Amino acid sequence: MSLPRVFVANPQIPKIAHDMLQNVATVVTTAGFDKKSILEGIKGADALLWPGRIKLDKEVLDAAGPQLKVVGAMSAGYNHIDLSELKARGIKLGNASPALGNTVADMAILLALAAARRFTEGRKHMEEGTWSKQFNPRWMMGQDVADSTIGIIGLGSIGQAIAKRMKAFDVGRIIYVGRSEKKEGKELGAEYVTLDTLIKESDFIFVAAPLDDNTRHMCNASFFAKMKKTSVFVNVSRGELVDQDALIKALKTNQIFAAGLDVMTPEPINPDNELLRLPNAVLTPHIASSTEKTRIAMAKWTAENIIRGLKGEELLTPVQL
Ligand SMILES: O=C(O)[C@H](O)CO
Repeated sequence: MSLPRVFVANPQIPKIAHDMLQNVATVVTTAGFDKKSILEGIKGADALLWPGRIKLDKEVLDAAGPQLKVVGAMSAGYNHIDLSELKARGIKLGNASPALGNTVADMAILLALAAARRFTEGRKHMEEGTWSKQFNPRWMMGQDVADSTIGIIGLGSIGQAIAKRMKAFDVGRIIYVGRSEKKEGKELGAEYVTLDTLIKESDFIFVAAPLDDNTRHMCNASFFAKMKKTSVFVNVSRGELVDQDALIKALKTNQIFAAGLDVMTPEPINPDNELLRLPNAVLTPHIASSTEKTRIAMAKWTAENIIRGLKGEELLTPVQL
């Protein structure tokens, strides 16, 4: 019997995934990042190793063929994948969020602290020579984390890792929203609240929920209007959860204190985008999971999902379709 075929949709996936998959399958890696290479290479695949950000839609699934059984998304998010098409075709999907939770949470904390302590603005003062010689105790005052209320939108692997880290900062309270109350929330001492309560009572809001039709633009003008003027907004999920024009307005008018964003719209952001000029925004180019260790862990996790899927076993982290 011939081995199943696994198609890897990015030539830069860590070798470990290749090594693991080669024990059970013939592994074919795309010749290039472009759609043409993918559509050509994917034919006859039983499984796909699918990294973030490349669209997996009907056209791609049709090119693969009806034998396709499982998709291993090498990412936490899966908004680039057409879930209803997978469901209709009986294809399983697994993601890799536990493999990157800690690393993304580290970035979320970095963004929260940097935004709270005015990193962008401070750097600008140094570059422009506007750092005054005279000591003014009120200059560049930021926001404290100790005793603050931390609001987390989405208490999955990333949200939980954020809560764990925040506890070490002696915060006052951790509250969260999500599809339902979670036992992990109780274990972390976090309180399940309504979205309205979270928006109004949090000093720091972390967005760590998946992007779907329910969460798209959930952080909009009315969301920012309800936040405290002293609050910091952090997004490490997807830019589309935020109405970015409304966020820019809230930052410009000091309706909220600051924002720390690893994700935005579009990506890559246009260098002329106003977001890049705001003194109270700290931005990173969607690199929250980008460390060597984590990329390797993500590749291993994804390969394991695929191996299980090919054997007809339950995936490590199945995505409900
Ligand atoms: O979905 C993912 O893997 C995230 O974008 C990592 O930051």
